[in-house]
Amino acid sequence: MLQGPSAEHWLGTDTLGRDVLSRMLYGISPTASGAAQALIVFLALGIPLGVIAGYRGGLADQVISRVADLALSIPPIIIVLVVIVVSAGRPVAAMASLGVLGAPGLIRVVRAASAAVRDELFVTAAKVSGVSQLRIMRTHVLRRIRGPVVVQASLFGGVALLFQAGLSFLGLLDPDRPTWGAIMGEASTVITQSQWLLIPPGVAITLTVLALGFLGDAVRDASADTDAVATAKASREAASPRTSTATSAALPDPSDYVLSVRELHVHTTSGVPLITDISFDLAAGETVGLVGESGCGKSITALAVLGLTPGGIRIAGGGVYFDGTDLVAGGEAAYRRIRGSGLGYISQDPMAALDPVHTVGSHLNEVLKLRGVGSSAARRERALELLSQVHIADPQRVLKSYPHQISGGMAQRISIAIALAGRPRVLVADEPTTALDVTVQSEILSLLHELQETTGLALLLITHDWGVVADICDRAVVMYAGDVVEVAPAHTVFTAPTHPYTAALLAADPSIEHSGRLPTLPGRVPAPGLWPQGCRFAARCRLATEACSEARVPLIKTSEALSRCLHTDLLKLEKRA
Ligand SMILES: Nc1ncnc2c1ncn2[C@@H]1O[C@H](COP(=O)(O)OP(=O)(O)OP(=O)(O)O)[C@@H](O)[C@H]1O
Repeated sequence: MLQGPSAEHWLGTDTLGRDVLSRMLYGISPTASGAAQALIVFLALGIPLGVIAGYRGGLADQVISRVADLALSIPPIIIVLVVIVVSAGRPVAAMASLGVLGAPGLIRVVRAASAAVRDELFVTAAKVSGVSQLRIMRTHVLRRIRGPVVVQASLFGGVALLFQAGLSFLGLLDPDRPTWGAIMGEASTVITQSQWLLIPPGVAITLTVLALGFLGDAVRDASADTDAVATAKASREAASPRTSTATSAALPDPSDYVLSVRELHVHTTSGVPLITDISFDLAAGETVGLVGESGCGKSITALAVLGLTPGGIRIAGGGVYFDGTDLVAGGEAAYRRIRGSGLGYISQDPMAALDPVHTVGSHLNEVLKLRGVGSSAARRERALELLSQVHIADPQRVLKSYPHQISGGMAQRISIAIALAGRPRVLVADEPTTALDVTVQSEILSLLHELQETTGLALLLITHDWGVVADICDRAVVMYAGDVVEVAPAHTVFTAPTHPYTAALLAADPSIEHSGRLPTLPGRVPAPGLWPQGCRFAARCRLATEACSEARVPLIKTSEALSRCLHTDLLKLEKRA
C-alpha cells in the first residue's frame, strides 16, 4: 500500500495496494463521460437557441435572450448540489444540470455570431432562391459560427471536467467509481502518510483542461484557414467571368516578383465593390508608387496586400503572391508567417501607430521578442542599432522616451525602425509623409530611399504627391475609382502618360511648372457602387467616346505601359502636338 513509483508500478499503489496507473487509465472513462454529458446538453441547448435568437431576431430573440440572461445570474454550484440531493447522487442528472446552466453563455456567443451572418449577401441570395429558413440556418449559419462554438465547447469541456472532478473529490458523485476526482479524494485522506498519490490525478486533470483549451484554439484556427481557402477559391471562381482575359494575358508570372497582386477584388460584407481587378508587381529592391485621388482605393489595396482589411470589408477574389505563394489562398496563417518578417508596414500617422503608454524601447523590445531575438541585452543592442539605422541621434535617450516626448518626424523614423525589426523584404508605406511638415517629409523620403539601397528592400509607396513619384519611384501604378488605370515606369508617366486620368492628374499638379492658371480636373471620383459599367473615368474624360461607356475596358499593353484606355493613341498624338 501507498508505494511510490517503481518499475513494477509506474505511478505507485493506492491505499488498498492497487496499481495507480491502471486506476488512472480506467478513470478516464467515467471522468470523460461525465464531462461529455454536460457538454452534450450545453451544445444541444446553446447552439439551436442561439441560432434561432440571432438569425430570427424579433420576439424569439427577446424571449431567449431574457431567459438566458436570467439563467446566467443563477450560481450553478448551488443548483447542481440541489440536483444531486434530489436525484440521490445520479451523476447524469448532476452533469446534465451543469450543461443546462452553462448553455446561456453559449447562447449569447452563438446569437451574436449568427446575427452577423444574417445580413451576409449569400444568406440573402439563398433566401431569394427560395431556400427554407431551417436549411439556411443549418447549412449557412451553422457553418460560419463553428469557430466560436468550437472555442466555447472546449472551454466548457474543461469547466465540466473540473466540476466533475470536484464533485467526485467531495464524494458526491458515485464514490465507488475511480474517477480522477475520486482518486484525488482518496489521496487527500492519506495526505499525511503519502503526498505522491495526489500528483497523478492532479497532473492529469490540469493537463487535460489545458489541452482542451489548446485543442479548441487549434481546431478553430484550422477551420478558419480552410474557410479562407474555400472562400478565396469560391470568390475566384465567381470573379473569373468578370476578369478580362486581356488583363491576365498582359501580366507576368508572380514567381518572378517578390510581391504580385493579381486580379484582387475587395468588397464590403454587404457586397459593394471597393477595388476591382487590381494587378501589379513589385520586384526586389524596386519602389512602386500607388497614386490616385482621394477615395480611389489606394489604402484599401495596401491593407488587402497585408491581409488587414478592416471589419465590414473582405477580399472577394484574386490573390496576393509573396515570393510566388498566394497569401489569400493560404489564409490568416499564411499572412501571419509573412507579416513583419516578409511584409512591413508604416502608416500615415506615426503617432497613432505608437501606443502612448509604452516607451520607444518597449515598442522595439516587443517586436524583437516576437522575431525571436533571445536575450534582453541582445534586444537592446538591436534596438539601438535599428534607431541608428533610421538616423536617430541619441538612441539611448530615445529608447526611454514616450511617444508624446518625441516629434512627428522622429515618430515616423521609429515606426520605420519597428517595421525594419523583422528585416522585411517589402515595406508598404501608406502616405508616410502626409502628417509631417515639409522639411521633415524630404528627410523621411531620403531615409526610405537610403534604406532601400542599403537593405534591398522593395517599397510599395502610397502617395498623392507626383514629386515623390518622380524622386524615388521606379514605377507608378495609377488608380481610379477602385481600378488600376495605368502601370508604367516613373519616367514615362511624366513624359508620355497613357491614360487621360494620369495626364489630367499631372496637369493639375501644382509642383510641376505651369504657365498661366493651374488646370483642374472637373468632377469627382464616383463612390463605390456607383461606378458606370464601361470606363469609370469616362464622365470626366475629354477623350471619351461612346465605345468607352459600352463595356469594361481591359488593361491594354502599350510599348512601355499598361493602360485601361481605348484612346492611348489619341493621347500620344495630343502630347506630340
Ligand atoms: N471601412 C470601410 N467601409 C466601407 N467603405 C470604405 C471603408 N474604408 C474605405 N472605404 C471606401 O473605399 C474607397 C477607397 O478608400 P481608400 O481609403 O482606399 O481610398 P484612398 O485612395 O486611400 O484615399 P486617401 O488618399 O484619401 O487615403 C472609398 O470610397 C472609401 O469611402
